[in-house]
Amino acid sequence: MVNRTATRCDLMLFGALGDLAQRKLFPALYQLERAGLLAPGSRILAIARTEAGTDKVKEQLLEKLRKHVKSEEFDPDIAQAFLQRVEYQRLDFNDPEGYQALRDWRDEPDNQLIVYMATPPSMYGVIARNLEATRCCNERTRVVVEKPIGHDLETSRVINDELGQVYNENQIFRIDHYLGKETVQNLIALRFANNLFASQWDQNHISHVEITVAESVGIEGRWGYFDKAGQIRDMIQNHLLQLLCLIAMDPPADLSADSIRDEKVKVLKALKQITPELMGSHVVRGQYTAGTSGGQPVPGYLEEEGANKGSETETFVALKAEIDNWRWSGVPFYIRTGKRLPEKLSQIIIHFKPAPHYIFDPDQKHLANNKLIIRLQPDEGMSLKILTKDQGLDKGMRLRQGPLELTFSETFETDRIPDAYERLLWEVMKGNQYLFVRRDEVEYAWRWVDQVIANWHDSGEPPKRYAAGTWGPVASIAMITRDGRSWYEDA
Ligand SMILES: NC(=O)C1=CN([C@@H]2O[C@H](COP(=O)(O)OP(=O)(O)OC[C@H]3O[C@@H](n4cnc5c(N)ncnc54)[C@H](OP(=O)(O)O)[C@@H]3O)[C@@H](O)[C@H]2O)C=CC1
Ligand SMILES: O=C1O[C@H](COP(=O)(O)O)[C@@H](O)[C@H](O)[C@H]1O
Repeated sequence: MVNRTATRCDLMLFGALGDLAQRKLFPALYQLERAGLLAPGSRILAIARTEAGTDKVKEQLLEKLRKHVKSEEFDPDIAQAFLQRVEYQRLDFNDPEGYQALRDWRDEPDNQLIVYMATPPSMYGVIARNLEATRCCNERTRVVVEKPIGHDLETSRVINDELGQVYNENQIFRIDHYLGKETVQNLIALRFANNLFASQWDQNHISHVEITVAESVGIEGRWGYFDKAGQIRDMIQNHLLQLLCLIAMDPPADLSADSIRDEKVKVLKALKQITPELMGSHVVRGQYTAGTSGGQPVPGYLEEEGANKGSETETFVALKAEIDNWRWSGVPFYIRTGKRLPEKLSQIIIHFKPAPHYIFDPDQKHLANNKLIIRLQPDEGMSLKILTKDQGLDKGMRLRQGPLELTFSETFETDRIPDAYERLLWEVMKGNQYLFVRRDEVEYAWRWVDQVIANWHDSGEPPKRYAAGTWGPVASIAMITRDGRSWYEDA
């Protein structure tokens, strides 16, 4: 049952001066304030290691809000009202003594407590244990943790065990911010509210699926983190596999968190192993070299600030994933994601099979399959490419492919689409877990990704180079072309 109201809460934000908190979390909380969704009396304790007073931190927060909130959405009065809720506490997360100050801050211990760990994952266990030892949390506490949960299956289990020693699974909200994106949630509505699609969603009607998550940015000064992760851990293990699950899962019995998560887990379990023999045909990894972005020259990955010149970390991955189950047997899911690609673009293309018997001009046969294009960002919406007769007396029965178009901002006159973190924070406040990832999902995703990484290491093959501003190594085009297909390009 969906709970539509949030009660007054105390939010402890660990890592409050870090990049995620300043760039995403505080702006999202500001937007909740602006929308009137922060219950009266809700308070925020910003916690970090820097020595500073609350006033100084608030000044810094105000400056960051001005920077990261669109100017037309920034209202100084709302910002002030929001900052009234904030206090700052200096703390070294490893110092058990320091947690007494957090306990003291909890003047109404019956208020809902939300603990947001915007910290390196290695801190999750320490923070959880110290909060428990100081009796800051109880069985009603909700704890929010960021991806990546671990570096592989083994380390993710350690982190999950540490959290599990203090919290029950129904208290843990594992963030995958893609699940908070408007169009990602729309995948559930699209698939299960429209019988038109629900009845066509299988290997009888779909030939293949493409998922592209392209970024134009590089690693944005995050070498220390990114070089250890690479694109497969940073994006495929979480965001891309979540998208694949939402496209491929069977209908859940209802909208409850566990019904949805049970179905996603079944997909992850059914992912076919990419064995060493399949690596050549199913996986391409790349690393960008110097090139251009938005018309400006940009350095290659190995020239980024702090770079280790010998790094073989991948910044691009293309994969052909297959799902060994009744619904998807024989339907490849081509997935690609990379940094420094020509544009920021996330989209899913469902390629439907052609009609069983073709009666039109043989030269146009290549046109004869419907496509559903789901645009996650930018320009959120959907487009269904359908075939019609070309207009005009001289055209006979020549075919033309045209779109049935649904652009959310235009069709529904939506004035703004909330950022993923706004929605996710709001769902945490209401206690809804359906947009968060359950432990077994994280672990099955790691299990699949780990074997691909192990095969890379065994092969000793370096990533293929691609110039910044291009669509990745040519091998990723060859991967799909070998199957007689191509990556979708809007004509
Ligand atoms: N930034 C992003 O866009 C995204 C981040 N994430 C995840 O979010 C989490 C936070 O990332 P991000 O904000 O980028 O990281 P940052 O390093 O910018 O922030 C982490 C914060 O934690 C603080 N911290 C670390 N150790 C301690 C300690 N022992 N005691 C007190 N403070 C400590 C750091 O303080 P100090 O500065 O003093 O070291 C820093 O303020 C990570 O798990 C990351 O993987 C996930 C998706 C996107
Ligand atoms: O989690 C991450 O996501 C961002 C991309 O997110 P988006 O919402 O801008 O599409 C990515 O840049 C970052 O490396 C990764 O950690």
